[in-house]
Amino acid sequence: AEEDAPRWPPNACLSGGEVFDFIVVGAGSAGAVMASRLSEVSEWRVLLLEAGGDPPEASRVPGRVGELRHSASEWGYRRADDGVSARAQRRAGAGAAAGAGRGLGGTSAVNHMIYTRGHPEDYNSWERDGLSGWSWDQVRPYFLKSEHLQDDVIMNSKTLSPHHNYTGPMRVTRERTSDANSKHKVNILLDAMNDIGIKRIVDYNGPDQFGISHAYSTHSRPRAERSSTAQAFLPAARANLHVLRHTTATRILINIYHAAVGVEAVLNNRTVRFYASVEVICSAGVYNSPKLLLASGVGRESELEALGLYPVAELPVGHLLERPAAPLLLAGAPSRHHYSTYLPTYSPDYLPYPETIGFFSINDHSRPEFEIIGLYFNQSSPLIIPYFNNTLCYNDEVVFSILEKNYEHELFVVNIVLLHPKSTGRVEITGVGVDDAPVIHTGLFSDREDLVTMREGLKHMVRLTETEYFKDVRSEVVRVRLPRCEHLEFMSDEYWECYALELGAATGDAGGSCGAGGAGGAGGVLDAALRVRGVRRLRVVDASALPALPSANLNAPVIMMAEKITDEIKKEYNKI
Ligand SMILES: Cc1cc2nc3c(=O)[nH]c(=O)nc-3n(C[C@H](O)[C@H](O)[C@H](O)COP(=O)(O)OP(=O)(O)OC[C@H]3O[C@@H](n4cnc5c(N)ncnc54)[C@H](O)[C@@H]3O)c2cc1C
Repeated sequence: AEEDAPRWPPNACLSGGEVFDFIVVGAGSAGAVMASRLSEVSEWRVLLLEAGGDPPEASRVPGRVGELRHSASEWGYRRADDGVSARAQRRAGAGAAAGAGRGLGGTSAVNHMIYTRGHPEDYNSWERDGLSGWSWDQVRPYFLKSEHLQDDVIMNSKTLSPHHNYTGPMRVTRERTSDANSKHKVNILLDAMNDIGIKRIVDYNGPDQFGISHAYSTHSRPRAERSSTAQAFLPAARANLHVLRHTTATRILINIYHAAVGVEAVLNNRTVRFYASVEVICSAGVYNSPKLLLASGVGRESELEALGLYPVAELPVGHLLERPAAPLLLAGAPSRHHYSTYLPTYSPDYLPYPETIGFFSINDHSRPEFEIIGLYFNQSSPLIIPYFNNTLCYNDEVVFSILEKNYEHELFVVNIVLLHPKSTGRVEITGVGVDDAPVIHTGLFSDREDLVTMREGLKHMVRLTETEYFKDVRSEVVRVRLPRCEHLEFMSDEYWECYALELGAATGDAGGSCGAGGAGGAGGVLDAALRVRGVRRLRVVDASALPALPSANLNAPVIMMAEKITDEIKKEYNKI
């Protein structure tokens, strides 16, 4: 019966011209939360516009990122080829895929489901840089508000329990593989990390983020079903919440008094208009929110002029914060069992999934410099292609060399993420039509300091080979086939820099393209309440609004922002 119950809200029946109190554009991590929380006020009529449809069935199952990435639930954007980074990701000259979910739940319906909040210092620095109201103490309740942690160990721990909530709408759990060998090897990896100074902890979302533990993810248990924001926040029906799918907003309507009054959108190949009497909220994501603002005359004047658009507010829209990640591969024990290992346990539905997450620093200890995402692959694992080819999109040479090694050895994969790169990128718009894709310049490694930091992070991880288990099995760093690095001495500084440029790719945790004021160099497009400067009744609430990247994957921080802003709107109108 549960399977038959309506999973998603019905589609609104609208033809254009209707008036609402709020219009939210985009039903992703932020938009679904905004629409859901605003429509808790029964007298507010809320319209949620979404370019895509319902999330596909595959999105319910953890670990299927590789296949979702190439489906209709993705915008299919590509990053501009910068000739510098992600060189081993390119295929036939095309830039690397830039992930962006399309449909209810947005990117939360297609992402890796890692649940991280970041470090208090991230948010305290926003506050210090002029974003009043965003200190850790002020944002923490909003992380908790959305969380529904399903984990007895944490719940029963006096010290850890207060850092979590057990009644919010979004299921969160600590991932643990059910496969006995993988379980054992994940424990070995956690202990080895401890031995190289990255302490083994239980809860990086608890009192101290530094250290490594089992990964937290946004899915339920015991049945592992993804908790996207669509699944968690969008009620199957609510009379005052109108959800319109397959409707792409093309412009925010801004009147001569610089107030947002509605949205123009394409519905069934027809241009229609909807009106908002209170506010328009733009939650179209890191690549589409800047496009919508520019299409509405908000942006740099030179860019607007080039597009033939009338300028409404001159603001630095399009600044992009992205971060690189590069995997280090360690070959572990050659197994005597070989394929027979899979006979009792192999399940075709079990897919590669981050088992461990950690945070560490080499230089700056005020907050983490690196995130570690650890995975384990059995020998001759059927998951190598789904992970390295479909998900990380590496070229055939890279994938074949990994397959070759994995044919005889188990593999430990440690993705090293540079959390706070100095390099910045840009989102550019070449046209404002529905099919005009934004041009995404990641800017990865354009500041040399990032390359040096990444190199040092990789070298730090190599120390794992000196720990007990890895020494016992004579573990070695896998020499992935990278023709451009082959002339360099293996594991020299030059080699690691070359390696980082080849394999270091943007993680998808992109933000800042309509950044809130003052902080982190992201821009000042928005004020501390995420209102667009110079335009009334218009906010941007999504990853693009981030003033700087926190030490976290962005889903939970973006949801936190939406929780906080809806609370503030309700307070402003005396609804709580
Ligand atoms: C491949 C990948 C893996 C990731 N893994 C993780 C992870 O494991 N953990 C984590 O915390 N973070 C992860 N992230 C990052 C995180 O998921 C995103 O930062 C976050 O979901 C962004 O939320 P958002 O609200 O800004 O945008 P989105 O969730 O992308 O929502 C934007 C929505 O707006 C819609 N839209 C866009 N334009 C229009 C328009 N013109 N009209 C109508 N609708 C429109 C889109 O279809 C979409 O539904 C990952 C990102 C990627 C790309």
